Amino acid sequence: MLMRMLHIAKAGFEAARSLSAIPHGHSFSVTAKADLPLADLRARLGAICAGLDYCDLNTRFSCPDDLTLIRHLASDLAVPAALSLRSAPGRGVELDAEGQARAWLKTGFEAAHWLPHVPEGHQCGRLHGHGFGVRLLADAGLADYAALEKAWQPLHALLQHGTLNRIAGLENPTSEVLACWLFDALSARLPAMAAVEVFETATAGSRFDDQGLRIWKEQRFEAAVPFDDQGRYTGHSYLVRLHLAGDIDPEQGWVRDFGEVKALFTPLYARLDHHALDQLPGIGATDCAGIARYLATHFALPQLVRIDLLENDTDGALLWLDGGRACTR
Ligand SMILES: Nc1nc2c(c(=O)[nH]1)N=C([C@H](O)[C@H](O)COP(=O)(O)OP(=O)(O)OP(=O)(O)O)CN2
Repeated sequence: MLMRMLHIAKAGFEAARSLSAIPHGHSFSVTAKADLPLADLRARLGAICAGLDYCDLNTRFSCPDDLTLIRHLASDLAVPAALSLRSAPGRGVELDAEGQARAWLKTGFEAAHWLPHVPEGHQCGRLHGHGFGVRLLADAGLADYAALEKAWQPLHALLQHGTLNRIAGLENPTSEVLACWLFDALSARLPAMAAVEVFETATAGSRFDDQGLRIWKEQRFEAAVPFDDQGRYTGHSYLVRLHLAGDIDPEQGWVRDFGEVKALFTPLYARLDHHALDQLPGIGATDCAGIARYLATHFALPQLVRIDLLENDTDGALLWLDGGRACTR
């Protein structure tokens, strides 16, 4: 099986800047995905962010906007990487390894729905609701946060506190249908739209972009791993995120049921949760990359394209199973 592994790590810095008249401060946070060992990536990213910590960004850059900052961070990292910079709650920019930048806005709405085509007895066939999270991404050269916000407002007004099934085009409001529908509706207002992500629950969602549809389902497990060569152990609350890509099944309106993905993963989950991972038969390394590889060799689904294995909320390994397609997103 072709695989491509990247590590992901996060760091931050506190800094002041003035983009208009009023100087103000930010808690910036930066995520990097790169083909570096996790400890190296953490150390490099931490050092680069430390260089900007408690600094007046206007003394360092003539225009310290988010795009300038993320390009500076990418150049200082000095290895091909995909970066995401969050400059304020709910907004930031991403830069992929090819240098393409996207502005993003994280927003959401609260609404009711049911899924009319699920099998008899399925929990999602009942009227229920969610606080849906939505992340909108647009070409940063053509659109900024204000343009994203302006395009989003009429849709928010339509969706907020509504029953999605009553809206034309959302008669079967799965995450996947919603992501595609939002992408179409937003693109009509903002041609620079690049992607829409829908966070239906805290553990599941979908993304639509120029590569098509991808869904994810997450689970956490608690496990011990060797810490040093003295025989000591440590432990982590791991997060495993399974990504599936494919077309919408015309009958159900989804790529694959989140619940089914979780159920299929359950036997492997049972081997991980509340265990010492070095005792798993056949496991090699017990760092995040080693655990991700173990999962890939013990869990097969035709639509599975990526496995994220994080040892905390931010740091870990991302394993692509299709030889690197979509390797930076
Ligand atoms: N591919 C899809 N599968 C499912 C969708 C969907 O939109 N696309 N929607 C649902 C339900 O609406 C449900 O509310 C969310 O599903 P699920 O992740 O199974 O929800 P749980 O809260 O039970 O998940 P936990 O694992 O307990 O977090 C179903 N499937």
